[in-house]
Amino acid sequence: MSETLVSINRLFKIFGPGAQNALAHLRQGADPAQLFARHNWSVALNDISLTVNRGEIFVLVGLSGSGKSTLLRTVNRLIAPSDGEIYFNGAAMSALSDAELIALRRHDMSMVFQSFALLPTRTVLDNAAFGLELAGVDVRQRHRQAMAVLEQVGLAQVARQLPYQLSGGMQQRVGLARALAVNPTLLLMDEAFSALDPINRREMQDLLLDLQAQRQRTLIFVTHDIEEALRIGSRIAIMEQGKVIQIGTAEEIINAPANAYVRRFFSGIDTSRYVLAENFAGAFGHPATEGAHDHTF
Ligand SMILES: Nc1ncnc2c1ncn2[C@@H]1O[C@H](COP(=O)(O)OP(=O)(O)OP(=O)(O)O)[C@@H](O)[C@H]1O
Repeated sequence: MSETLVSINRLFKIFGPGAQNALAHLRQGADPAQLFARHNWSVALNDISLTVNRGEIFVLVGLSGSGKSTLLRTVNRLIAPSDGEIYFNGAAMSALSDAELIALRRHDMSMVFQSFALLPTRTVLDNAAFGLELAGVDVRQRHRQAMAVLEQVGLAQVARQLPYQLSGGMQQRVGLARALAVNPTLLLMDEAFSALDPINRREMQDLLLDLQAQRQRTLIFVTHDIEEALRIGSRIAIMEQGKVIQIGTAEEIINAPANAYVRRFFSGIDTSRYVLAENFAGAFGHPATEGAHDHTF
């Protein structure tokens, strides 16, 4: 039986003035497009409930504007929801004080961004150690921990270099190392590999799966690339216009897409390898991806 780490319960997020009024309209069945046209209310999350289990890579996938990033950012409360609740380790996020939230983000929930967000004047080692520095870990200890993680991601050789001396793929490894160094309970990754070229992107996906095979972490991973989702996701949630349309393993979604929107994601890609790979490798194994191409929509 899987153990729940994150539980999202009837979550709404509406951007724009007077979100509470928008909620009342939504509950009476108003069309979000009309609410935007009439009141400039943007319904980013529209009644979302789901759970993320310990040890899984939970992927959020959907078209641009479907609400993926907003949902990810409500998990660590960089964005406060308009309504609903998120439970982390059984505790309601809305009940945390600002200080508790900051501590939680530093110790329990790390985030990796598309833009790498490295500090340009600090070495790779100090960048990897930055989360530990914020968490108050002393310099020798944080360098020891950061070095161990740099070894895991294959960057020990460049620990004394500055970020600009590295390729984009290597810079994103530093971003990942920084997130992993604090040994978080939950890793939030927002289009983390989307700025990389296809080869580096594939390498980062492989690295993530290798790290996961060594030690299962819990990840929520946002992407708009369905092949990336199929390749790395233990389970995938497909989002459309602020709603979760379907949740399942790659195989479940491929075998029984919930609607035409979901089916559209698979047009032009060879889904058979993901179904077969799932049978061979199990939830955390490497899918066979020989000849797979990037399919971004
Ligand atoms: N700060 C904001 N103010 C107003 N509207 C916003 C804000 N942030 C997001 N939105 C709107 O909320 C909706 C969901 O946006 P979100 O960025 O979560 O989608 P996404 O699926 O992550 O898209 P992308 O792949 O383009 O990043 C969009 O309609 C967007 O315009």
